[in-house]
Amino acid sequence: MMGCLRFHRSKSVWAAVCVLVLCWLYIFPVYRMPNDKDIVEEVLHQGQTWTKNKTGIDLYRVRSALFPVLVQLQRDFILPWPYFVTILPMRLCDRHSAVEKLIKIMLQSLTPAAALVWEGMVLNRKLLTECCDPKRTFALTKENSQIGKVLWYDGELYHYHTVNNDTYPLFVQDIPFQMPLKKCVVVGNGGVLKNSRCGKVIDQADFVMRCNLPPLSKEYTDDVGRKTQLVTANPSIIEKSFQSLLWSRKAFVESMKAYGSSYIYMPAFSMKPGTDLSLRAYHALADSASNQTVLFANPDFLKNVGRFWKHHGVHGRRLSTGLFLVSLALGVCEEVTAFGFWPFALGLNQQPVSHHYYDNVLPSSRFHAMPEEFLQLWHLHKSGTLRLHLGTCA
Ligand SMILES: CC(=O)N[C@H]1[C@H]([C@H](O)[C@H](O)CO)O[C@](OP(=O)(O)OC[C@H]2O[C@@H](n3ccc(N)nc3=O)[C@H](O)[C@@H]2O)(C(=O)O)C[C@@H]1O
Repeated sequence: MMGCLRFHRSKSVWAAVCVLVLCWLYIFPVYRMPNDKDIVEEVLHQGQTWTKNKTGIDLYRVRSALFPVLVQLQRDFILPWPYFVTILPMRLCDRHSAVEKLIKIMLQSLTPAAALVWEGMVLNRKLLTECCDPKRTFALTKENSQIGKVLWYDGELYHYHTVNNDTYPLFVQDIPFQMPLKKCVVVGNGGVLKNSRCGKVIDQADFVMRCNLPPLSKEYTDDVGRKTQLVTANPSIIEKSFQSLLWSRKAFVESMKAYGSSYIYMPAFSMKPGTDLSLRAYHALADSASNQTVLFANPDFLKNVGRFWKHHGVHGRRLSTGLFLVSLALGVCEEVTAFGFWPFALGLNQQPVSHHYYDNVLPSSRFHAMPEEFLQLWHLHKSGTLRLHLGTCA
């Protein structure tokens, strides 16, 4: 009799555990990265339609706007639910993400569109509040990095640089943009831009950001435009294309003329070998009386943006330059459109597409997780926070 009772009791315990596990998996499903074909199909299915979600964009800029909404949603949706659905999962894991996921599930059962907007809002709020404060911190300035400040390299474990009499004078006085910038475009280097004829549209933006000193010669401008207000320069480019500026600076200074009077954004304090290369690039431009301004990326900003996206499922060792720039743009611009982000071998017409619009040198998959990054950009596109332009501009 006792044995039978124990058997029944253990059976119901197991049943309860199973129900709990199923609930858990429903709320926190195991993540599976869709393959390239699924992504192409989803993009084709959604098409190029896009509805701007002003709230989503504003939330990057107006911190206070979201909190009343969040509090209201929590009050209306979370509190009336029983303890084991709301508080328990929160106790067991990160409280905020549990609340956010629950709200999303509830919204999803009401209207999928609302769930999407919610997801975008959550991403935005986190980017703004938990993370990075791009407006004040994206570049090293005399205001935010005084002599003696220790800069920990964001791409190294134990290296740091203490701002000193040699480096401090190279920093701009303060963040030089007139913020908020109005319409911004971030141009990735993806092969989707080839034959896109998007140059005109890109050049109509108020502020254009580009990655890694990309070629802007005549053969490409119809597709990618010419206008550049900010361009990043990986120190590796100085090393590989300009022999570390050890012999001649002329070719470098000449090639930089393609970017007009733009800001040159360099991650000088990300990897140790990049520091000297970046400082050399700075001096080469300064000595040639160039009208360009070198901005050194703030390693704390890069680290925080990297952490933020890691929490959202981007697992590469390092974010790609493009995602750093998009994160920056969302913090400093009223409207953001991204071109040239398509890290897949097949285009939207299901035909092979080269990796870059100018060559087919593939990225190092040891460092970056570009397809995962693309999914995040796609989420932001779907939630109306930024516009991801993938097709042609005919
Ligand atoms: C071989 C290699 O190291 N390639 C790296 C190159 C290389 O260092 C520079 O081009 C300089 O030569 O730089 C990277 O990237 P890259 O310069 O190729 O591209 C800039 C940004 O565009 C987006 N992109 C690019 C190609 C593509 N098919 N789809 C895309 O979405 C990405 O967001 C990307 O960041 C980099 O810095 O991120 C990352 C690449 O891994």
